[in-house]
Amino acid sequence: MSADQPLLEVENLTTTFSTDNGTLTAVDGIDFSVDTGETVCIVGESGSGKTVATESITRIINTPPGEIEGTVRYKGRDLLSLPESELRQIRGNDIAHIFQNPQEAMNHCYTVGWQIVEALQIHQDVSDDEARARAVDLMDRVGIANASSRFDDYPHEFSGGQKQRVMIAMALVGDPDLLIADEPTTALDVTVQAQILKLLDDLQEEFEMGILFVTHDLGVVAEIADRIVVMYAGKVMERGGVLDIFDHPGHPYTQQLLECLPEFGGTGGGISGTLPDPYDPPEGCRFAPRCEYAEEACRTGEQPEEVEVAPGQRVSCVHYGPGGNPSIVRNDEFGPIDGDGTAPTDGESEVGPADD
Ligand SMILES: Nc1ncnc2c1ncn2[C@@H]1O[C@H](COP(=O)(O)OP(=O)(O)OP(=O)(O)O)[C@@H](O)[C@H]1O
Ligand code: NI
Repeated sequence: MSADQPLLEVENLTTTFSTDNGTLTAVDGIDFSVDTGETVCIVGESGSGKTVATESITRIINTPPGEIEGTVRYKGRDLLSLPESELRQIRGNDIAHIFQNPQEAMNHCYTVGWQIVEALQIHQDVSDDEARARAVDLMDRVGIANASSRFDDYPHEFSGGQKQRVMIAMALVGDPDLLIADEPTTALDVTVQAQILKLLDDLQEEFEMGILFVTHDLGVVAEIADRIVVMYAGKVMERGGVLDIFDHPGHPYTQQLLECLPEFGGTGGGISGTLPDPYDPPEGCRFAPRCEYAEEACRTGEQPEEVEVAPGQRVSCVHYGPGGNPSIVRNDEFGPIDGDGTAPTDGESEVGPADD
């Protein structure tokens, strides 16, 4: 892997499902990347395609009914063209997943310790004694107190937060370089959630992992993200560094998500309206039917090309594109783009003042 190559590079990823009602497009031609040691958060409302996008990376979704197209390069290797046997080597060893509900992912009939041992022995040829010692060590590292005496306890003897810690221990058995975490703290209460996020942060440094984190909770994003990818109805609406997105969100969808947060005077509830029908998405910008700034140009053609509005921050919105006027969608609640009230221009696109 060369120094400037991302750890994970996803290009034009499209995932569809054949169902009795026709073909549903869950993820529609999206790009994103994760660098070594960084945390990228995919955010968006329920049904946006976050889970399908991340589960397409290691093809853990069933195909059929799913069909995955595009390119997924991990350390330069195209995962989507690998045979299942090679992909199995990568899952768990190089790329590990953790999920929202540790309850479902565990086997209730076996002790927690042996489940970690089993995960270890799937990937590595180690003796029972050695595997047991390493499992205890991993339990210790993920913050299970008295790990060696908890080894023989069953899942029901662990709290929700402890179960998620065990799942994280199981994810670490293969010393992964990329951890994909899908709403890992959503089922936990706020205090435990904060502890698990702190744990992931510590482990990221210790294991030098890239983390791809899926959440609908922008509060969580603020805690852990380096970069954010905002998804809506299978498309990327906006992306950028966490500080930029929180300070000066460009897309009306991102702005509305942020305005729901208590820090911005919101109630913590969702934004009004519902996602479009994934069997028959609208033309133009996917968000246009719910967007107060939508004009005719927003309702025709494809999802707008992403426009860079600040270094590393790109927005897919007609108002930032050629001939558009970003001041229409700028919002006094947030800071001006680029600090001086203007979006950078590249000489070709006619991006006007970003804020006034
Ligand atoms: N196996 C499947 N068969 C058919 N449709 C599916 C399947 N899995 C997901 N979908 C559909 O794909 C779309 C995206 O779902 P996905 O689970 O990725 O959303 P999400 O952003 O992760 O939402 P949430 O926040 O609720 O987890 C939804 O319309 C969903 O119903
Ligand atoms: Ni999901």
